[in-house]
Amino acid sequence: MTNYYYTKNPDVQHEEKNWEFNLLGHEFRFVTDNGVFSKNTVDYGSRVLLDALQDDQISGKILDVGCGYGPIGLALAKNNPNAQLTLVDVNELAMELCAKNAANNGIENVTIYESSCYDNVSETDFDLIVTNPPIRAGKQVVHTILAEAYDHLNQGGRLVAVLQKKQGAASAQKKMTEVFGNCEVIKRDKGYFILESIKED
Ligand SMILES: C[S@@+](CC[C@H](N)C(=O)[O-])C[C@H]1O[C@@H](n2cnc3c(N)ncnc32)[C@H](O)[C@@H]1O
Repeated sequence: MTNYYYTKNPDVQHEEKNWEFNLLGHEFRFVTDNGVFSKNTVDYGSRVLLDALQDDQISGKILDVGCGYGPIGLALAKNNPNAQLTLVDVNELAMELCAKNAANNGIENVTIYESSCYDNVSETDFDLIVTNPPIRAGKQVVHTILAEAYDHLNQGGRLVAVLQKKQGAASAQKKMTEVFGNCEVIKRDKGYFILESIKED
């Protein structure tokens, strides 16, 4: 098994890669490495999630859980300069790359730190939580990320998650409905489902 992207300290031969990618109309330079998810290009699911949020102007607090090298959270930070982003991941190599990517792209409205699920996240007043969850870490981790989002959102805040139909979208939708009492599919593209739940007042 060569893909350790969901572990705390991936034991890999380092091979940094630098590449450019346009997200939400902004040109990014990313550095990635072996041992992080989707190191060669931005994951299609992450792009579909960002497309679903492209027209929203968000000025509050946003959390990206399982941020990897940062494409979702950093694109939202760039596109919503008045928002305050928090990016967390269990993979320390991903955290280092994410911090470099924030600096290299001149993004300052972000806080980046290590956390497994919400273990180190004490704030409970996010307006938006986004996640492309770690399917390979197992259903329990994925469902913890989805379910515990509720406790970290403001009233009226929302959770937006991307899942593939063939990798648990239906069970994720069921879990989100159980916890939030609602869950809508707000976008579908090539088997990727964007699920949204709102913490209702
Ligand atoms: C599908 S990848 C998405 C990465 C990134 N958001 C992107 O769009 O490329 C899922 C991420 O979740 C992270 N992860 C795995 N287990 C985790 C956990 N228990 N808590 C937080 N993040 C975790 C992985 O390290 C990986 O970076």
